[in-house]
Amino acid sequence: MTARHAADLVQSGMVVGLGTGSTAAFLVERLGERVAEGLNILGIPTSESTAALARAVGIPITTFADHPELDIAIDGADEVERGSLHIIKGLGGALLREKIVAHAAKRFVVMIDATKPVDRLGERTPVPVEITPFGSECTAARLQKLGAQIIRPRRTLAGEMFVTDNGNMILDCAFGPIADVPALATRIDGTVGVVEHGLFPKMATDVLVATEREVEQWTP
Ligand SMILES: O=C[C@H](O)[C@H](O)[C@H](O)COP(=O)(O)O
Repeated sequence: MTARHAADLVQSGMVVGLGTGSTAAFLVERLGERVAEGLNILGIPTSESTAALARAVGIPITTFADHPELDIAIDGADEVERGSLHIIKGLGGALLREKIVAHAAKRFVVMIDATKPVDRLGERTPVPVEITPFGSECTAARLQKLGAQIIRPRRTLAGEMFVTDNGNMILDCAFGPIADVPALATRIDGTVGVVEHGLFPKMATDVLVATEREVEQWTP
């Protein structure tokens, strides 16, 4: 439902950031239908899986070299804090490219269902942190000093180490409810060995929330 609503925000001529995850997949499929009906857009995917889906449904792909600024980026999320609209993303492992795409977009639209809003960010979801495999044990120790109570290296369903599209690994860091999201984001940013993390403070311009009967639109 949110995907259809979000797809309606896209107009011909736009360069569109295409998110990753199950919700974003619905969006990409809907945009593919609209492209088949004549919508003229270019997409920048946030993962290899989204790139493959975009190609399969006929959305033309572009690059930052040709289009460094996007008109809109649309993506899912793992948690959204009511009021502040701070977000956790990255349980699908695509947070680095998602953040780069979101930062490059004039408008960043996030689609969630009613299970994702929380009163305090971090109350249910760990913060995924993408780190270099080299020195991962040292990086994990530094993150623990920042207050992460539990740190789990992300694994695949087959039990192997999860490798991101960028060749890195993910540490899922449970901080519990986070009192000051921008401050924690800054401290993780300053941690040697960290490539990027899943805290997206004050980045969404619109959050579309699917409730039982309608789609609510939250703005900062
Ligand atoms: O890395 C994955 C992304 O941040 C997803 O947008 C996020 O995990 C939400 O995914 P889903 O729509 O499948 O719940």
